[in-house]
Amino acid sequence: MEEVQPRAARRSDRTGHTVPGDLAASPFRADRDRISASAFFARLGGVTQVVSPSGSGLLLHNRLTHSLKVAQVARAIAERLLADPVTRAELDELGGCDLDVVEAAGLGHDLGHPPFGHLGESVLDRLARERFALPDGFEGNAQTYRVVTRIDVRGVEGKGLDLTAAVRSALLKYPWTRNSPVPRQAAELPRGASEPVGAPGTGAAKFSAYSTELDDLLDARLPFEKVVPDWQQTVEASIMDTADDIAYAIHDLEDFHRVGILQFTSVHHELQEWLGHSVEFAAEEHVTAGDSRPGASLELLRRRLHAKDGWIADDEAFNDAVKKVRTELAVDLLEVPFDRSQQAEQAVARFSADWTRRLVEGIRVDRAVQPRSGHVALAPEQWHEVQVLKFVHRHFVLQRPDLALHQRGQDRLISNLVEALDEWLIDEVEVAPHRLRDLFGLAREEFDELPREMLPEGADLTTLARGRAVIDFIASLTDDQAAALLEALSGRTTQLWNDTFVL
Ligand SMILES: Cc1cn([C@H]2C[C@H](O)[C@@H](COP(=O)(O)OP(=O)(O)OP(=O)(O)O)O2)c(=O)[nH]c1=O
Repeated sequence: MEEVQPRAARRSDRTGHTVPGDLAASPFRADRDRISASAFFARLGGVTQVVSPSGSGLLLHNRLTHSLKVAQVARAIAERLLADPVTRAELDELGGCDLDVVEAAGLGHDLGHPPFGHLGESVLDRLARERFALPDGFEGNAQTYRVVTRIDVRGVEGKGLDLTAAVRSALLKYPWTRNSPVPRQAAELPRGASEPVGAPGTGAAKFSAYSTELDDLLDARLPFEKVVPDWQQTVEASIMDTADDIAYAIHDLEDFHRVGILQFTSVHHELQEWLGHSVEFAAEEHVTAGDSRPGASLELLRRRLHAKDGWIADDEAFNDAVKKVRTELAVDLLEVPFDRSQQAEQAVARFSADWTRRLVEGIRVDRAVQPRSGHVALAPEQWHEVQVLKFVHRHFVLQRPDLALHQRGQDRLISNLVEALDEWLIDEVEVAPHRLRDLFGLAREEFDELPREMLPEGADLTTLARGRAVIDFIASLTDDQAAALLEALSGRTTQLWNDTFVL
C-alpha cells in the first residue's frame, strides 16, 4: 500500500497526490499554483493595503504587491534556515519546513482581506455581530481560511482550493476559533487571543477560522498534533507571519516617503527627543496617550512593550533600535525629500534591500515554547527594530486626521452596502446576484449542519445565513467594486454595465 504523507494530505485525497489540472508534480508546488491562479488572488490588486489603490495608483503597495513580497521574504527566510543542517534538523523535529509551503502561505495569507483593508475588517465585524447576530463576526484571517476551504472553487466538487494540510496550517496565524478554549491552554494568552479593546465579551480579537471551518482547521493540524501545542503556530505559519511583519514594516515607510507624507523633521524630532530624555521619561510615573511632548509617544511604546512582551522587551535593545531607525530611516532616507529622480528611487531601493536583508538574517529557531511568539522568530535586536519601524508608521501615517476622514466615508459605504444587499436578499432573492445566492445557499447548509450548541440560543438560521452570505460577498470585492456596487444600488448611476463590478 502507498505510504500516506500526512503533511500533504488533502481533504479529497489523503495521499497528497496532485490531480489533473495541476501542472506541478509536488503537492506543495501545486498548492502555490492553485493560490496564485485564483481569482481571489488577482482581486488583491484592487484592495487597500493602507490607502486605496484607486486613489494612489502605482505609488503605494496594494494587498497583491504586499502578498508577493511576503511570499518572497518567507521563502528567503526558509532557504536560509534550511541551509544550516542543524537548524534543518530542528525544523524537521518541529513539524517540517518546505519552501513551497511557506511561499504558498505568503501568497495566500490575505485572500480574505476585505475592501478598504483594516477599516473594512472592523466594520464588517461590527455589522456581522450586531446586525446578523453572527457570534463569529468577521476576521480577515478567518475569511482567508474560509476562502481557501469553502468559497473559492476548483475542480468538480467546487469547494475551496482543496489545499494540503501543511499549507492550510501555514495559513493559520491564530490556530483557534473566536470562542475556542484552545488559547487558554497556553501558560499566558498567545498574541491575538485577548479580547478586542472595543468589543469586550466577544471572544478572541484574532482567530484564523470561523466555527463553520473548525472541522477543517482540526484536520489541517492533525500532522502537527504531537509536535506543537494546539495553540501554537506551525513553524511554516511563523515564517509567513514574521515575513508579513518584515514586509509591511519596511514597505509602508517606503510608500509614505514616496508620497511625501513621512517628513524628516517630525520623525527625527520624535526619535531624537526620546533619545535625549530617555532617563527622565523612564523616571516619570505616568505618561499618557494624550501627552504631546515630542518623545512621549515613543516612551509609551517602550512601556507597552514591557507590559505586553516582557519576555523579550529590553531597554538597551530598544535604545539601539531607536538610534538605528533615526540614522537609517530619518537621516539616510527621509532627509532628502522624494522627488522621483533616479537617485531618490535608488535611496528607497537601498533602504528596502538593506533592511529586508538585516531582518531576514535576524531570524532564529527557538525550541522553547513561548506563547507570544513562534518557534521561528526575530532575534531581540531585530524584534525591537521592527517595533520602532511600525511605531513610526502608526504615529506619523495611520493617526493622521485626513486618513480618519477617508475611513469614516468608507465605514458608511460598507454599512450601506451591507444594508442594501441584505434587503435585496429579503425582498427579491430570486433576482439577487448568482454568487450572492450561492453564498446564501452555502451558508444555510453550513448552519443546518452545525451542532446547535455552537449557535446562539434561539438563533434564526436564515438570518445567520443571509448575514454570512452578504459578508462573504462584500469581502470578495475590490475597493472600486464595492464603491461602484453601492452607487448602482443607491440609484446614483445610470450606467447599466461597467467594468468595476460583475454580478
Ligand atoms: C492596524 C492597521 C494596519 N494598517 C496596515 C498597516 C500594514 O500595512 C497592514 C498590517 O495589517 P495586516 O497585514 O493585516 O497585519 P497584522 O499582522 O497587523 O494583522 P494580522 O495578524 O491580522 O494579519 O495594515 C492600516 O492601514 N490601518 C490600521 O489601522
